[in-house]
Amino acid sequence: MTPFLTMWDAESRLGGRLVLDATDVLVETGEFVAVVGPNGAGKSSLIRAFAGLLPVTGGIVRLKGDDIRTLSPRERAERVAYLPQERRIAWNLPAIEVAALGAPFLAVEAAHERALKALAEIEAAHLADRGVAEMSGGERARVLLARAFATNAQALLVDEPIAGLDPDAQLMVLERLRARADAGQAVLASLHDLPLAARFAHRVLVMEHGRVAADAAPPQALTPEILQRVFGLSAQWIDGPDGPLLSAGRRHSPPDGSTTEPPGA
Ligand SMILES: Nc1ncnc2c1ncn2[C@@H]1O[C@H](COP(=O)(O)OP(=O)(O)OP(=O)(O)O)[C@@H](O)[C@H]1O
Repeated sequence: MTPFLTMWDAESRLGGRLVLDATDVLVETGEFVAVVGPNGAGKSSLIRAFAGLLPVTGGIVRLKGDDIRTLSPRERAERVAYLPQERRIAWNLPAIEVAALGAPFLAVEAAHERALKALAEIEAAHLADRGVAEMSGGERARVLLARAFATNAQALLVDEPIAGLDPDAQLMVLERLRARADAGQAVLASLHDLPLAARFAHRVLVMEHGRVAADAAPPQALTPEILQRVFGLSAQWIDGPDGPLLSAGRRHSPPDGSTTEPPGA
């Protein structure tokens, strides 16, 4: 495995606020890394920085060893595919046309072939000819994931890839992402579901206020101490038949340190 996505001491601000703060991240080829953290922790910012959509004002972001600022849009597109958190599609195109947008450098026929293969990979081939404006939110989410898969880029940057999907589709998508990593891609995915992150990712990166609070294999990253400090959860892991299960309750005090008494206390 070789480092593919690297970020050293990165700093970035949005609206005057530090959204990346001395952030170090490394994702190797063949790795599925899950980014977790509370709302606003900086997960999307991290992913957008690797997609070249959020400039860093300090530190450096590299794709396959090259400073992202030195790469042309085409070179970036060959190295990373990006699934945005926003699932809006402006035009009512058939799904196959939307998925084919992931392969803009191919001739139409080859792009359609790639798009169909990507749709089939996430069990959405039956949607190929349907207009995306006439789809459910979860169906549209699958089409956008197929667009990212159709790129054949060396790394996948996917922001909440299972948001809005039914439970079976969530497992299927995570299986596919893991399979792509095992086949040699570098996969960086933001997830809110901690048990699924622990089950499918090789490594979990916990973000808190733009900083990396933990970066390790799932059991070492998602410790009861981290779950309490970062997420405000009183939690422990239990061995389940299909992987780790999280038994969690609210701590009755938000993670910012202020205290809230439980009702009736
Ligand atoms: N366009 C923007 N302008 C100003 N601040 C922004 C903008 N987008 C995001 N932020 C702020 O940047 C911080 C990080 O946001 P980011 O979207 O990276 O968090 P996140 O961890 O992905 O959150 P979520 O789980 O809610 O998607 C938050 O404090 C957010 O309010």
